[in-house]
Amino acid sequence: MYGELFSGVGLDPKDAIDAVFDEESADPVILRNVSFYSVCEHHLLPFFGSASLAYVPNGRIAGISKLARSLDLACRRPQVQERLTGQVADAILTALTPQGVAVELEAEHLCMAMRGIQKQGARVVTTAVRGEFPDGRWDGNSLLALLRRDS
Ligand SMILES: Nc1nc2c(ncn2[C@@H]2O[C@H](COP(=O)(O)OP(=O)(O)OP(=O)(O)O)[C@@H](O)[C@H]2O)c(=O)[nH]1
Repeated sequence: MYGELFSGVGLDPKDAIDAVFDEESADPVILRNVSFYSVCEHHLLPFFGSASLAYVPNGRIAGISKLARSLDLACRRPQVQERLTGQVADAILTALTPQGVAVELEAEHLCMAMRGIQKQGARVVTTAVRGEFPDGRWDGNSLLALLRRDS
């Protein structure tokens, strides 16, 4: 079982983005409400929730499932939520060289719920924004706002 939970150790989340298509669109692509499960490296207890990802293409788009595959690969390591968020953003940035990318994760950590401080239902929200947004139509804040619009 631990082999499965930690199967992302030694792998690169960008390599999961292995379907990339040339496409001239420069309009944002958003993938919302992607469930994820990872394991906190301090207590080896799960944290889990949903992820939303958005990027502004720069000549290339990803096969949409590959973004979720990249997230899953990064989840399958001992993690902290902040690092996980940044690793997914970096993977998209490296694989697609988009104009920019934003990632937001919202999760409950069992190390805070079932032991220790015992705060059930507390949600941790982390964001990561990468890229230069060269055409000026979007920036990190506007991409994050778009990402959150329906949530
Ligand atoms: N960007 C984008 N990707 C799409 C769309 N429709 C399908 N895809 C993606 O196209 C990709 C095709 O990749 P393949 O590896 O050939 O397909 P697959 O083996 O079914 O991939 P998985 O779904 O990851 O199992 C997948 O990532 C699909 O999710 C779309 O409208 N836009």
